Amino acid sequence: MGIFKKLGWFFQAEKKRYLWGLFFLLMADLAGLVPPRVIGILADKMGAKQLTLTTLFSWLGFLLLAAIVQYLSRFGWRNMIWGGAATLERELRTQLFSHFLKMDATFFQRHRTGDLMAHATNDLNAVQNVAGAGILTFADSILTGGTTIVAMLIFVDWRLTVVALLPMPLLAVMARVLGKHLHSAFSESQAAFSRLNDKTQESVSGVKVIKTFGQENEDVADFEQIVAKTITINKKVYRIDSLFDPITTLIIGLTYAITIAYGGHLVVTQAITLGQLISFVAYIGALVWPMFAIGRLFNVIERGNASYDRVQALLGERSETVMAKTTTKQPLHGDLDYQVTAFKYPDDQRLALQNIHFELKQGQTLGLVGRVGAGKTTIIKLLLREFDHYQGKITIGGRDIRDETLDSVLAGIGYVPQENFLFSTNIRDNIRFAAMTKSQAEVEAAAKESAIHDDILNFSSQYDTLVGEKGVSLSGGQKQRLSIARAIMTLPEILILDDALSAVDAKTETEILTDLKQDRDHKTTIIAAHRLSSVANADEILVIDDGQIVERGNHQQLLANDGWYAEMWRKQQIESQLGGESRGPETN
Ligand SMILES: Nc1ncnc2c1ncn2[C@@H]1O[C@H](COP(=O)(O)OP(=O)(O)OP(=O)(O)O)[C@@H](O)[C@H]1O
Repeated sequence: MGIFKKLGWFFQAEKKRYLWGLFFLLMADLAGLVPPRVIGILADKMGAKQLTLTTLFSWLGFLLLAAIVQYLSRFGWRNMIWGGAATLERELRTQLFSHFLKMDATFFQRHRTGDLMAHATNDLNAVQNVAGAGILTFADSILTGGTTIVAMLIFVDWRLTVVALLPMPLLAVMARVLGKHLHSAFSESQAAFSRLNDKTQESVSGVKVIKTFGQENEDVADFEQIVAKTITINKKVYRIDSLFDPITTLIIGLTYAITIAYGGHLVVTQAITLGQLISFVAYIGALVWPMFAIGRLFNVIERGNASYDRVQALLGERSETVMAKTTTKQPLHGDLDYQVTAFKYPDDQRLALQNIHFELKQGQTLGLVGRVGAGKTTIIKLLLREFDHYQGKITIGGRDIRDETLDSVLAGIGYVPQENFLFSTNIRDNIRFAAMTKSQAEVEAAAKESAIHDDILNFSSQYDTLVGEKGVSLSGGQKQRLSIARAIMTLPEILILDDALSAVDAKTETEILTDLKQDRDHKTTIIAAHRLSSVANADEILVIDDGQIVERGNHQQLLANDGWYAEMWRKQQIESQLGGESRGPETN
């Protein structure tokens, strides 16, 4: 029952709705007491041969009235209580979704997509059920049970009522014992569902790789293993759950046996009439539903309780992004001063970055090069505030980015990541994703600058062509150029291209970089790349190795230095002359 307390904030906020719901429920239950009583009265009148046509029809009229009240009340409580459940669902979904969007990279590193999806679907459904079916079953079993017992006491006989209800406490004992087991079984079951979701999501996303490497059978075997584990855990839930009904049936059987034995004795001794006994048996019949409902109730409640705890644990996680000292959302602009002495990824002992110090005047371009896994993207991640727990300081225009709101830092940055993501919508909206009010002309200008405009015109629906999961598949190079168009659409103070030109040919790369240089005259650009021609015109180039700067200078200085950069440049020049430039040489 703890879940009702945990959801107290919600029931408090929706008090009016639930009070109306309970009122209608009470009306429906009171109307439900009429038929057994009427049947008893009619039976007695029949026995005494006093039943006239007029009395019969007036009682039937009374039954009809009770049926109408019941019909209208049911309509009322359904609207109120199910409506409440829908409101809770909306509330929790919004909370969870906003929470996901606020969280930092560490959170998403800890929780996999499938697990988060399970929280947002299965767990929320279970909690929502508490506010609908749970409340209904709880209130209805108490109201139906309570009013029926009161009717037994008033219309029949208190001694028979007390004796017949003697087995009832067994129900409470059973509910308590089984409820405890159910809670832990449900927690396990929901966690198993999360793992299953994870596996499904990963396999579906990676289906091309699985097939290419002929790993279908292995993946199916892996999947079956997880399914088998999930089923074993769910069977445990069903086993505990299925104990409720037989025990309830036993208790009901006992109640009937006591009623017939003791009630029969009371009829024989003329303490009650036969009609009253018939009414009493009908009332016991009315108690059957609330008794079974208690079993169902525990299922709903314990499932909801376990899920609510899981959702709350997720909502309780705080982003490690440092709280801003300001509330402004204005984009930061000005010179970039990057002074990071040390950074480690969460749960990793190795230093991912060490002594990365550079200054970039507004309007300058920085190149980041180095072998794979050197730390280029990590340098960018700190600037994007994916992680705040580094030693050192990064300032833009003299303002420490950790003192500013995340919005104001990110509003000034246009980022093209290594892995491009397209949303399931048309090309136009994908380009103006961060600036939906931009006109077609502005979208086209950005597309031209990133050399994707001509490709788009070749698609059947041009800018209306659907992309993403449900649309056409774009080539790697097209995706990259579309992502660049998206990033420059907001006219960012700092544009970051993280290996964003690797899939375009050298000629297109030169076109894009020349256009960007012209258009972004007073704006800063950071280019991380494997192909050194991407950074050759940068004001400063940092060669990164093992999280440290191992060479620095402009292109000419680095060539003169005759280190890794110069060697790689010569190698790439030879490769491009041999015709391999279209794929872009690797620097590993
Ligand atoms: N989230 C993470 N948790 C732990 N280690 C990470 C994480 N992301 C990256 N690393 C590690 O940090 C190091 C630097 O990675 P990073 O992605 O910055 O390299 P990079 O130079 O951008 O490589 P590439 O050129 O292949 O993109 C690598 O050893 C990588 O394994």
